[in-house]
Amino acid sequence: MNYGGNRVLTGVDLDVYQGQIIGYIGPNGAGKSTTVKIMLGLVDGYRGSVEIFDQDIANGDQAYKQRIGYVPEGGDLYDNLTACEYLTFTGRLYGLNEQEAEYKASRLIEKFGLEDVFHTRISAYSKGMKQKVLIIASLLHDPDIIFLDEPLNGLDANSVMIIKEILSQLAEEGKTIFYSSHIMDVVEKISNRIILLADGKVIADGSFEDLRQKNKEGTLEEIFNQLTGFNQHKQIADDIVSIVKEVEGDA
Ligand SMILES: Nc1ncnc2c1ncn2[C@@H]1O[C@H](COP(=O)(O)OP(=O)(O)OP(=O)(O)O)[C@@H](O)[C@H]1O
Repeated sequence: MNYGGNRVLTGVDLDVYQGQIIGYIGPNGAGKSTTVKIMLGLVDGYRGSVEIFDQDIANGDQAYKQRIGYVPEGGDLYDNLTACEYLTFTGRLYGLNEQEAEYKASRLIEKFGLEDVFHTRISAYSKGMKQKVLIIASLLHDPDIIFLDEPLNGLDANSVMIIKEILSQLAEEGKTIFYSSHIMDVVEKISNRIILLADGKVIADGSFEDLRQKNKEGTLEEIFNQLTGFNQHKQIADDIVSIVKEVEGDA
C-alpha cells in the first residue's frame, strides 16, 4: 500500500479463520488501521489481494460489507442525531428494516444502561456513552466479522468486562474478531491469536503462549518491547522530563 509514494504495508500475508479473536498490535504508524481500512474497502490503491468470505473484495460486489461490523477508533458519530436515530440509520445501511433496527437498538441500549438517553442527541453524551453507541452500531446486524479499533476507549471497568465477555461469546459462536489495540493486557487475555505488525510487516503471529515460548519474556508488553527492539523508555522519559523542566533563564 502506498500513501503518496510512501510504502506503508510491505509484508502482510495472513489467513484468518472463523471463530478467531485476533489481537492486532504494533507500534504507532505500523499500518494496523491501514490494513483494516483495506479489508473494509475504505481505501484502495493497494497491491495484492484480499479475500473475505472466499471472494476478492476488489471484484465489485459490496455485499460482503453487510456481514461486517466496525468500531473505528475515536469514530465520529452524527452528533445531532439521537442514539435511536443514529442506530436505526446505521441498521438500515446494514440491511435491517427500520422497525427491526429500532427495536433491536432499544433493547441493546437498555442493556448498556442508556435507555434514559435513547432519544437524546448524541452531542450530549459522554465519551464512554458515545463509545457504547459505536459498539452497538457495529453489532446490530449480527455481523460475521467484527473489526474493532481501540474499542474500550472511554469505557468504565464494568463495561469493559461486558465487552470482553461479549467478544468471547461471539467468537465461540463462530464470529471472527479482529481486535486492534495498544492495551496489551487486554489483548493478551482475550486473543487466541496475536499478530504483531512493525514497519508494515508481520513480525510475529501466534497464540500468546507461542509468542512467550519463542521470546522467553513474561507479559505481552515485554514481548512487544523485545520484538520491536525497544529498550529506551527510561532514557527517553528522562530526556523529556529534563526538557519539560527547562525554563527560560536556566541556560
Ligand atoms: N490518509 C493517509 N495519507 C497519508 N499517509 C497515511 C494516511 N493514513 C495513514 N498514513 C500513513 O501510513 C502509515 C500507517 O498508518 P496507520 O494509521 O495504518 O498506522 P497504525 O498502525 O494504525 O498506527 P496507530 O497505532 O498510531 O493508530 C503511517 O506512516 C501514516 O502516516
